Amino acid sequence: MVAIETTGLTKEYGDLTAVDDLDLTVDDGEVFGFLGPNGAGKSTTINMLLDFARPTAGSATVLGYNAQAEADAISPRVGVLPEGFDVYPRLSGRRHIEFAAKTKGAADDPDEILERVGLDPADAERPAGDYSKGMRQRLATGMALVGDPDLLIMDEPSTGLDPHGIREMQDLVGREAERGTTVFFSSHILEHVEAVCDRVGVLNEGELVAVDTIAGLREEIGGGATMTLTLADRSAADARDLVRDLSGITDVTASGRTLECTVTEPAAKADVVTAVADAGVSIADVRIEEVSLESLFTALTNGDATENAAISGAIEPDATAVEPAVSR
Ligand SMILES: Nc1ncnc2c1ncn2[C@@H]1O[C@H](COP(=O)(O)OP(=O)(O)OP(=O)(O)O)[C@@H](O)[C@H]1O
Repeated sequence: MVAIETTGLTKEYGDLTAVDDLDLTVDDGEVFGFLGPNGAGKSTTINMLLDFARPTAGSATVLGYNAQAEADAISPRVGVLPEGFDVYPRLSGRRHIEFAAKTKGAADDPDEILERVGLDPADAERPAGDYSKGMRQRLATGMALVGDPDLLIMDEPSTGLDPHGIREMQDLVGREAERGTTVFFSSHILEHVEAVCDRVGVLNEGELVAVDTIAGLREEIGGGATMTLTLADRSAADARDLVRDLSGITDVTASGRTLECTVTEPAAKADVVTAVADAGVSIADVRIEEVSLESLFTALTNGDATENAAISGAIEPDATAVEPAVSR
């Protein structure tokens, strides 16, 4: 089954086209990364999937239901971690989960949810206003998980988290995916989605500019990995001819004992090592540098990623988009 499908989905705000003719399919059980620089239209798309915003044109289905006409059938089966969610400061973590369960009419055990998101029982009794950013995100995710949703929508869940918090968030997404939940994970930081996503869609200025696996995107952009061999006791110029004609290898250069080449097919790395070693040339070291994710993202979004990464909090979303995680 298809979890999310949009057809020509478009949202205009006056002269501004926030989402432009979006055709996107997310399969059931998939972890899908929805990437784009700030202002690309990610939240607007999510708001239309949740019927917080109405499309100007086009349509969307979520879990097989029309996102606008059948929103009531969708909401009980979707868990949402909205961008900019904040806690009710005086309520304990546990009370947040209980509140979410009551609102959704779900019979979840709050302790089980708290354990799943890694909030320990003592912390669960404390007022959530005292929580760190990472704990708030875990709590908000716990609220989104109430009712065992088939689809989890996370809008910029890694915002403001330190590297440890980001890893925790990624682990949590991985665990939910293992339970069979489809995860739609929006982010403006490619590295944050790479570890967990099966596929990514890249949005730029409202338009979908790529949909693929990260490996597929790397291949599409070209360039490949750079492989550097340091030879133990021979000039690299002697070894250059050994690898120059191998399939999947380009741009072979030799300097001193360093042989450098570009690898366009992953399997060619082993061929390089084998060709050099079989000729009796000892290798002292091998280094491989993949195409940087940042450069990949910048290439896809025409440089806007770097520029926009420095800008934060400039978006005025629909007022309804900052509802607590429980409401949908
Ligand atoms: N309610 C609104 N009224 C007018 N313009 C809006 C509204 N909501 C969003 N926009 C505009 O639509 C564009 C897309 O915004 P959106 O919030 O969807 O981007 P985003 O990709 O989610 O960005 P971010 O990563 O910063 O959350 C932006 O130019 C934004 O200013």
